[in-house]
Amino acid sequence: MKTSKFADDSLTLHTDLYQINMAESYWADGIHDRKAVFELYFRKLPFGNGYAIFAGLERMLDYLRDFQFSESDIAYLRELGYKEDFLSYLQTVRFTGTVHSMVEGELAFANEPLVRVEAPLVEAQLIETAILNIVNFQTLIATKASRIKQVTADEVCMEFGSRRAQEMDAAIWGARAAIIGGFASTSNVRAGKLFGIPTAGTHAHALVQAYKSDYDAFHSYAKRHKDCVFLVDTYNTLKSGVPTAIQVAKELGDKINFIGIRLDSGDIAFLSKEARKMLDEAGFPNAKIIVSNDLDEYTILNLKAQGARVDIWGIGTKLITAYDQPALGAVYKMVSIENEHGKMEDTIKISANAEKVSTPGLKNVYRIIDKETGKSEGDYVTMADETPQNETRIKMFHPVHTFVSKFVTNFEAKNLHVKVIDNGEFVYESPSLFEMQQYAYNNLNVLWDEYKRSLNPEEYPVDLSQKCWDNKMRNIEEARQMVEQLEQ
Ligand SMILES: Nc1ncnc2c1ncn2[C@@H]1O[C@H](COP(=O)(O)OP(=O)(O)OP(=O)(O)O)[C@@H](O)[C@H]1O
Ligand SMILES: O=P(O)(O)OC[C@H]1O[C@H](OP(=O)(O)OP(=O)(O)O)[C@H](O)[C@@H]1O
Ligand SMILES: O=C(O)c1cccnc1
Repeated sequence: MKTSKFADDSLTLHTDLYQINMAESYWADGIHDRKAVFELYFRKLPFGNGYAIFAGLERMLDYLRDFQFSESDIAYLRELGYKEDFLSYLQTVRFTGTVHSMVEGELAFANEPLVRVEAPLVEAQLIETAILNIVNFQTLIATKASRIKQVTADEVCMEFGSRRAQEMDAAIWGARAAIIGGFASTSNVRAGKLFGIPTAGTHAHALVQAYKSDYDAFHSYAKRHKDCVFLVDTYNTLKSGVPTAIQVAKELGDKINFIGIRLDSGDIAFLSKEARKMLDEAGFPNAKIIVSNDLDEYTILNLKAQGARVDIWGIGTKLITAYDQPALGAVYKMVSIENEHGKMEDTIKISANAEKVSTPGLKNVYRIIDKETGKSEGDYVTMADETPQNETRIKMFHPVHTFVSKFVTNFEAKNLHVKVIDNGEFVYESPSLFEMQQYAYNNLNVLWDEYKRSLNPEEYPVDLSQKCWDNKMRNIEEARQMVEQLEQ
């Protein structure tokens, strides 16, 4: 088989150059093996949505399992000028840390740890770029897909985005994320092969153009394909496309499974209503109307308000490119590091913007679910040694506006982190993508509706425990004193 000029034998160099440069400093100073804790989180929900759907764990684990500089990686680093002693060391590096993570399909919110990495400093540092890359993209697309699903409700959504995705990797990993967010299928055949997800599709205008008539194209398609969806808008939707689809379906009867038609241009509300009438009158009340053409949650909501008669939505560009917000800004910050005496010390990143000040220390995050309503009261970030699941009453307060607080009783505290790697041992088995989808769906039932509306949702509380808050204040004060001493 022909090999691609761009095939690579490792993903380990999928990192920013500065990570390798920092790794070299750590190694040269002998601090590379100090234990460090990093957390991955975002500060703002994407699309103005009320929640995000966490995705990307399975690929992250795959990447970490294979984390090892290949010979060609080392040869390339040699070309860049790195010295032999450091290169020999890099050849020995593997991922040996412990990772806790949300599982895919978990609801995630701003300023809570999605992933927590405890590892020798050099390892935790080198993996930053790749794991942010994976989680940022897949979480973004799963969230966009979920937003779209919120408006399409029980109607089926098909993912059609490959041709418009930001290159090939984005097409397939985006297709995967779309399934987690609630989509039923992808048009990308490689995504189907790699992830075992359903592939589905219709046909393009080219087919009709090639046969020069709707009639010949539909007949020809039906010769080789039992399941038929005919694209009806190449010449004239209501005068040619729909009547011809009906004619061919009648002529072929049981020889085909006439699933329906696809509309891809014009006034979708009007055309879908007219097409529905024509299909019903012709005796095809079960024929589906599939639509596509630059759709997203806004156009779909609007089309529904106009009474569009659509059974299946085909969605490409605006989903796969996260058109209205092309990046999720998750960051990866150090929260604790071992000192020269072998003791863990918390670290903080100060910012003039209160919301950007990191929350130091090894932490957990819990979802506090009211036992009576079954609904979530908010997420609760604690220090790792706290056990809210054993408490009967907790105080939750806003991490910035601390005067906003509440006491909660009669709750279940669900730990949102699962240990996925234990000292280099991979201990987590990913469920299937449809299990992840179902998990996301079940999680959404725990949210009050006001957090789920696509426009101006209420802000879901992500609160700190008292201990976490006190620790943060202590760290801020220490940082302040350190700067003051420097100023003197
Ligand atoms: N009834 C409708 N209300 C609101 N938006 C609609 C309606 N019908 C279609 N749209 C959306 O309008 C957008 C633009 O459609 P437009 O009419 O420009 O393209 P088109 O008819 O597909 O033309 P072309 O033949 O060039 O593809 C698309 O995003 C489409 O989904
Ligand atoms: O509109 P999107 O949400 O991005 O969905 C994918 C689009 O890709 C196809 O169009 P294209 O014009 O590329 O090819 P076609 O000839 O099959 O219509 C398809 O008809 C959809 O309109
Ligand atoms: O199968 C389809 O109808 C399809 C696939 C990709 C893009 N647009 C449509």
